[in-house]
Amino acid sequence: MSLTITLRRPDDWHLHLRDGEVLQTVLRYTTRHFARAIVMPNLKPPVTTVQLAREYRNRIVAALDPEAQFTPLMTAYLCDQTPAEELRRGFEEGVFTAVKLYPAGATTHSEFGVTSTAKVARALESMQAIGMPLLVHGESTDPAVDVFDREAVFIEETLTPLLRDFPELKVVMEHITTEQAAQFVSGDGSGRLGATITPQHLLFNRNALFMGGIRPHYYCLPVLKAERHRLAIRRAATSGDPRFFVGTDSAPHLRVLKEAACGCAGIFNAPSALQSYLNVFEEEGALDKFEAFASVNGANFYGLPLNEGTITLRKQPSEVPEDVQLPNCAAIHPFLGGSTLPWTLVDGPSP
Ligand SMILES: NC(=O)N[C@@H](CC(=O)O)C(=O)O
Ligand SMILES: [Zn+2]
Ligand SMILES: [Zn+2]
Repeated sequence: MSLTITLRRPDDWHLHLRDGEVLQTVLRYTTRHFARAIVMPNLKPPVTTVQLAREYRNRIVAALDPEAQFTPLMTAYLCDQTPAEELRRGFEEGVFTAVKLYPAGATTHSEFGVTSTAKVARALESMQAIGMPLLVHGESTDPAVDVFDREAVFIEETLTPLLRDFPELKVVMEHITTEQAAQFVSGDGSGRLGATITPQHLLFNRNALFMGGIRPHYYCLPVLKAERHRLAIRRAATSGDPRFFVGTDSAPHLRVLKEAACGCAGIFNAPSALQSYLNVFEEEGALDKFEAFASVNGANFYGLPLNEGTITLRKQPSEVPEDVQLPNCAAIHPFLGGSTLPWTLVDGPSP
């Protein structure tokens, strides 16, 4: 009898579902494993208002398979001009769970993002007062900063002053990738700072981008880092520290848009994310810490109840599809597509 592990249903605290046919195609890969997800607002145009978020949530719910048990948790895309009142109203009406801060130009569809913390100070004050979390893509946008240093520079130049100026604001550093970020979060004594970690940053270092040629399907932002950083975030994820939790950053882009002269940043990892995380915890001898990372820490950070159901995975190989097809014949290549994972989902809500 092979090893099995049963855990409380997990949540994904950082997810891109996109819209239209892509949404219809990718949603089931998340709902198969995860009970809830923090849905990122970087659509085109971005989800900046309560009305847009309500409509987007309705489209997600309409795209669910009838038997899926899944709750999308919506976020507001913060712009320099976003009225504090719009965020507060969305939070109080149960539409917005959190606010997403993209430094303008830092990543995919971030062009309407924030140009300086000062511009959004009133919004942040109001969020601090009502306990509404701020989720940050933490990378410097200074073009003079080396691409591998952008997270560390953001921590020094932007995040540290922001946390000082808003001492009660709940903040999640999304998709951390560096030793500096792991240390910054675990060294924080204020109890209002958390961090998500993706499967790709736990599994690969930056060499993966150049294995015998350029590998666009390993390209995401923040970009993969050197081995010492990968080891640091593996230690953080598997440490049992409640400030670290799952956030897959599953970010689908069409294959043709990634395999291009200027390929998009983002990795579609929803089909393999949970098994990938589990594999990391097994390799680190930390299976006993897995449920906290996947199913407890994030909910506690957000002040949400833990999920009731369970899922079971077995130590048994499973294939990741080479491609996921859209109705119009376009394809999305999933993370680890065409390879075999050591774990298989054996019991959970059907996809
Ligand atoms: N992670 C990525 O490389 N891309 C994300 C945006 C983001 O999370 O920064 C996307 O929307 O494609
Ligand atoms: Zn990001
Ligand atoms: Zn993301």
